[in-house]
Amino acid sequence: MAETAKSDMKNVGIYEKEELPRALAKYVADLSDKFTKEKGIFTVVLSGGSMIDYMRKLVEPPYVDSIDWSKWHIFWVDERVVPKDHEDSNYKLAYDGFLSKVAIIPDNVYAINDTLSAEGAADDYEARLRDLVKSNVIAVSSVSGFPKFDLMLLGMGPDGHVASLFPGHPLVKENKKWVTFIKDSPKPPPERITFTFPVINSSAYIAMVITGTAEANAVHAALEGNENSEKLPVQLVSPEGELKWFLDKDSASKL
Ligand SMILES: O=C(O)[C@H](O)[C@@H](O)[C@H](O)[C@H](O)COP(=O)(O)O
Repeated sequence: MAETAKSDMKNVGIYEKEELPRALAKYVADLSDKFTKEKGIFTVVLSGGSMIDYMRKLVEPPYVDSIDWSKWHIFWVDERVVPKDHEDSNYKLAYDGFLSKVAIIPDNVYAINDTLSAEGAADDYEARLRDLVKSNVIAVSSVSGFPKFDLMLLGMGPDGHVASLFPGHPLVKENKKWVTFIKDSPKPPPERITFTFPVINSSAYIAMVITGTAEANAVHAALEGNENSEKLPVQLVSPEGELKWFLDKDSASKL
């Protein structure tokens, strides 16, 4: 455990409240440049929760003008099964706080089909990902065979959940599907679709953005281990590529 903890700590940034959005914006903008130059496409996966607010510096100068937004393709690691104009919609959250303020091409924004059931929406989202793999918009991991997104922006709840993968829930172990659904989410609303761990862990880059005292125990478990109990979902985040932590002083207070 000690070794894991040490190697993880190299990629842990602990920031003052105002510094975190600045550091995150620079990180995302640098990756946008890299992937735009390398392959002319940048696939970005968003979360719900407070993540969108932490992306606020990206919609301001210099980034709003320097990023080539036309190369961005936007996905959601999880989405609540509600209409797109509902207060609980992660799409609405991202649209209001981010997507409506930058020049991302509307066709490159992959929201869920909000006319379907949870199961139908998960199947439909997976089918669309498969089409985008065929058309070479989304890469595939040569290691896992699962889709390989360029950047995933993940949040974490106080219980250590990421995406809609909650502690002790069987979905944590799903290893075949790309996208699945949950009807009994402990965090409301109960019906959601979510990427599975094999997809999350095939990512080229993951930014884990975590703030607040309520998250401090789970952050401690993730970075310094809790060998006596079952692993929390956040402890299962282990991408092929790079994992970078963006913490505030509160969430890092038990490290
Ligand atoms: O739809 C959601 O609820 C999420 O995508 C979820 O995984 C979120 O990222 C965490 O619960 C952290 O939420 P906060 O950033 O608000 O703590």
